Amino acid sequence: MSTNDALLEVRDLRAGYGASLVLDGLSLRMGAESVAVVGRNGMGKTTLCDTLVGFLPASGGEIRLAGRRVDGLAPEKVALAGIAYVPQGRRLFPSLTVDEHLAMMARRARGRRWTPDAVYELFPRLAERRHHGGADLSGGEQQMLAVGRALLLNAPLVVMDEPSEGLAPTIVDVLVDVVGQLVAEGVAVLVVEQNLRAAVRLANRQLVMVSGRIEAEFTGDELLDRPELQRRYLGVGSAPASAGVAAGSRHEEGERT
Ligand SMILES: Nc1ncnc2c1ncn2[C@@H]1O[C@H](COP(=O)(O)OP(=O)(O)OP(=O)(O)O)[C@@H](O)[C@H]1O
Repeated sequence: MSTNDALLEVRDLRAGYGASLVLDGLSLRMGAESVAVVGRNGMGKTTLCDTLVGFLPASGGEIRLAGRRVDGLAPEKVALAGIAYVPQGRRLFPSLTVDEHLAMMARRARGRRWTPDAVYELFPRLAERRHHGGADLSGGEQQMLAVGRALLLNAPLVVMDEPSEGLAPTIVDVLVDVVGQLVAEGVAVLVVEQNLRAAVRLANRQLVMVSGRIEAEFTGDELLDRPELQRRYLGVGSAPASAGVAAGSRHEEGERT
């Protein structure tokens, strides 16, 4: 891909917390495709997501979306510039209903493709729960709402932080379908995943993060077929990836659909 056709281009990005630098010269580029960022716990994946969307200021380097600098913008401006975010832990409002969550985002949105009705069509289960509060939703329903809310921005890029976390396999299937549909419609999806099996289903390009940088890139098949890569880059032990092993330790908190 040439510089000109990169939708997202991140160059030499630095960011961290106080004196502690977590992203340390991170670079990546992607077009209208799905790309996964995988890596052990604590390598900086969430920090990357938070920096891309403006929650955390970059202390160096640059982030360009379709050629336009977006680093240094407030999160609201980054969203309007075209980066939607599905944060880890979903960050929903316990007292707002599903309808209210979607209406709140729809007011800010500009595009036409994704409306609350289109989100309900995509996730019929959410339509059934539309008058329920965020706190009453199961983990899977919360994740659908977090994804639906992000889609309402009609942004060219959606960043998802650990979207499969805590989801039952059937809900992960739905997520895989949704990401496939988005890419088919020309939307780029950057997904951070702790779970290798989910990551390879969500994206073919697998970027491996080590100590705040993208250190290597593999295809999903390469990672699945080579246990030594899993051990080296993901800290995966003896269990085969096909058994649904998480590329880290914190994952297995049970299914919450
Ligand atoms: N709010 C914070 N303040 C200080 N340090 C933080 C903060 N959030 C994360 N860190 C540190 O930054 C480093 C990277 O964390 P980050 O959450 O980005 O990693 P990660 O790859 O997403 O890992 P995990 O999957 O465990 O969340 C870790 O050393 C972490 O302890």
